[in-house]
Amino acid sequence: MIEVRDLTINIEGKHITQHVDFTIPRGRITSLIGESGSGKSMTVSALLGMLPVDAKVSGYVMYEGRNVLDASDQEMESVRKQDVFTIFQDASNSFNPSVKMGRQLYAFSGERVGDTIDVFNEKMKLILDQLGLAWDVVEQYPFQLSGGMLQRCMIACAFYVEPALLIADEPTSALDMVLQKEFIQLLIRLNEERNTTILLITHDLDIVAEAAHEMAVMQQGTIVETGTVETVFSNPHHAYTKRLLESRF
Ligand SMILES: Nc1ncnc2c1ncn2[C@@H]1O[C@H](COP(=O)(O)OP(=O)(O)OP(=O)(O)O)[C@@H](O)[C@H]1O
Repeated sequence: MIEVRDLTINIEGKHITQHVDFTIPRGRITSLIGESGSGKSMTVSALLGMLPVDAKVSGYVMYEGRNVLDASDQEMESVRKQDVFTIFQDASNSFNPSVKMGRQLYAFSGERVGDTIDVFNEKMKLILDQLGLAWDVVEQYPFQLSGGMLQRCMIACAFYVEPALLIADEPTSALDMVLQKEFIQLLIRLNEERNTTILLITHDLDIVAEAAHEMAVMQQGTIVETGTVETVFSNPHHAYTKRLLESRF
């Protein structure tokens, strides 16, 4: 679905990524894993056409047969709006604290796909119910909900929108272990029930093991290993991947 080839990003003479190569196959959960500062978020910014203005970028990010690095800002905005749904580490930053959740959930989902409020109410009620959330969250303000609840609300919107690609950038880093597990189960459900392609960015191998089908390991701006999770876990080739796996126990 998305092929990243030879992606090199340079900011103020510093290599942020170099010759990055990996694929996000349709209908699969692909994890981009690496330590802090290895270039995961910058790679995602390149995919979304949201690199800092002073970034120099070369290579290819092929999506639907074209290189999105050549797309105009307008074209990328339309791809972001129509095809991609993004969930970040801290959902509270995604919501306006002074607006009730109902209006914001509508903006993230029903309004985005052109549904009326009535259609949204009916459809979202069902989704919240399926995800174990009560409908009365729509009457609450974001600060009245926990981080875990807010992340669930975000994923409820993803269930609603059924995006071509869901990007989850460290979505569980701010959650405790129980909520982490619950959130990962919801991601897996989204993939299995709606066949949603997911790019999961994390530094946590346990999450990769639980959720992902494919993985790409990033170190200091380069991809050092790619493969199915099964293959990489059972037979890692690169010294960094081996170290990562050893540190898991
Ligand atoms: N706006 C920016 N301008 C210049 N350099 C930046 C900018 N944002 C990030 N960097 C640098 O790019 C490198 C890669 O950062 P990036 O955020 O992509 O790493 P990451 O793997 O996502 O880390 P983390 O897991 O901590 O989010 C780091 O050295 C960082 O300091």
